[in-house]
Amino acid sequence: MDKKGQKRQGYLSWDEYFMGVAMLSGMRSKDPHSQVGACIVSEDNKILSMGYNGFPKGCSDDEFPWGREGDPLDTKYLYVTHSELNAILNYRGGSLEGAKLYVSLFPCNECAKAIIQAGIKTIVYDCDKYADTPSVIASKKMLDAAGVRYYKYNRTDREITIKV
Ligand SMILES: O=c1ccn([C@H]2C[C@H](O)[C@@H](COP(=O)(O)O)O2)c(=O)[nH]1
Ligand SMILES: [Zn+2]
Repeated sequence: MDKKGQKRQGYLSWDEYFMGVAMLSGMRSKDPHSQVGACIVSEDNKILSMGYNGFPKGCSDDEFPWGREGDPLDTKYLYVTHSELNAILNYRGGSLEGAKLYVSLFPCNECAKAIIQAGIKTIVYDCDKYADTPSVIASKKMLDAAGVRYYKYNRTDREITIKV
């Protein structure tokens, strides 16, 4: 059949688009072990905000520690702002009530609290590598109690290459 006058095939689905944006955002992270990206989307599929894991403003990426082990004060964990929280805090438009969150790593318990309190109602996540940790178990308990829906992103085989 003649395809003239018909729409292009093979375009990105909404989930591919928003998870792709979340992953692109994660590529800004300086964390050498886990780069996490988040993208918040309105109920009518408009991008509202983005974030990635990194140190707060004024806390130099070259001076604060990126290590994972040893004295807690010498690891990243006490200092890094998580991608989801950054995306929530980056939003300048008012309410996030009813919004969706696309995130490359399942949110921890602290992010779950912020997500619930911000009114986000749906989470689409990619990796859940810390599923067995108390943090993620607690996160799921709170999300379930608060009626926040979450589902795993269905990876497609699509490779997105962008030359910049
Ligand atoms: O909800 C979350 C949980 C973690 N992160 C960030 C925080 C850290 O920068 C990394 C995790 O580091 P590991 O070396 O894998 O322990 O991920 C986040 O952004 N959101
Ligand atoms: Zn978190």
